Amino acid sequence: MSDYAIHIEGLSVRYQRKQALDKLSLALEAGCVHAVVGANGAGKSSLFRVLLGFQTADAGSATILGCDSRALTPALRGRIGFVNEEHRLPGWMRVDELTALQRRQYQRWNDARFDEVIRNFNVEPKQKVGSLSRGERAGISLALALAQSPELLMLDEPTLGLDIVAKRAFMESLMLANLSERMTIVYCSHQMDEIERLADKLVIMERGVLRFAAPPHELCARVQMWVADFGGAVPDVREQPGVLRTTLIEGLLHLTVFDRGAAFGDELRRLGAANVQAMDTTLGNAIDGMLSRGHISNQPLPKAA
Ligand SMILES: Nc1ncnc2c1ncn2[C@@H]1O[C@H](COP(=O)(O)OP(=O)(O)OP(=O)(O)O)[C@@H](O)[C@H]1O
Repeated sequence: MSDYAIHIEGLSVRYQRKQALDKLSLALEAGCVHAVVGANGAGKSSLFRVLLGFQTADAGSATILGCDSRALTPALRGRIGFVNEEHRLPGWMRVDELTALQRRQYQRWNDARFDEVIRNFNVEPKQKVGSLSRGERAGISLALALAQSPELLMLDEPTLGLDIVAKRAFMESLMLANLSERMTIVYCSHQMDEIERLADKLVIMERGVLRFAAPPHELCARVQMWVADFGGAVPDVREQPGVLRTTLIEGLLHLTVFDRGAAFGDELRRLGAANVQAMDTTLGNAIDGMLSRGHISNQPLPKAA
């Protein structure tokens, strides 16, 4: 088998005036947890839809477990688990009926795994799926996907709207399953705590373009926080190379900076800072910085017509 579970080359998706994916190229190693992050509208769900063959790209190609995503066979689909925020399940079926249906469908079905996950959620076998709460539906979606023993598990915002306890149960079930049976997981989330707990590799997308793909510790090593005291006359440093984000807090300028190293302190002094201090960053802050730079809220306002 290839070392890569997913291989994407020059993938583009356009909806009318919006370029959701823009010549995206990316290779995701097998056996790792890949966290895909990006601001709202970065193209994450579009990417998932193309990879799973639910949508056709305008250009480029994607292979998933070695197969062209436009031609996924039922056998190949059986090797891929998918959980998304909607947890769309047939509401008219009972939980035990749905489980039996899935058990028949998947050759590598694992009852013990299903039971292990579902016991974390208050789900009655005779209950109608449509009557389950959002968290319970998330639980059953995950239990079904994991019991399928997939080689590749794709999760698109799976914990959206869950309470803190349901979220924890979901994450623990996922991590436990991944420990005993190392899968390739592609996990798309806006929840930094989940990213920090899970990710072996981080993929940062910005408006359909790949901005960063490497282990999280590499991002933390390349992003630095600086605090500079300009004594009142704070210069506009937003256009300095590497500056991702600036905030003024009680007269001190806080900066998040990419790939500038210790020399950035000299530059701040040259610009007039009396005191500068560098600090390590958390993964959450580093990602926040990366997403801030290209965020729509930082773009100049369109000129009035
Ligand atoms: N069916 C559609 N028709 C028109 N535009 C669309 C359609 N689907 C997505 N888009 C646009 O394409 C861009 C990418 O959307 P997508 O849902 O892939 O982003 P995302 O990263 O998953 O966003 P979020 O984090 O908000 O879920 C967005 O600007 C969105 O408005």
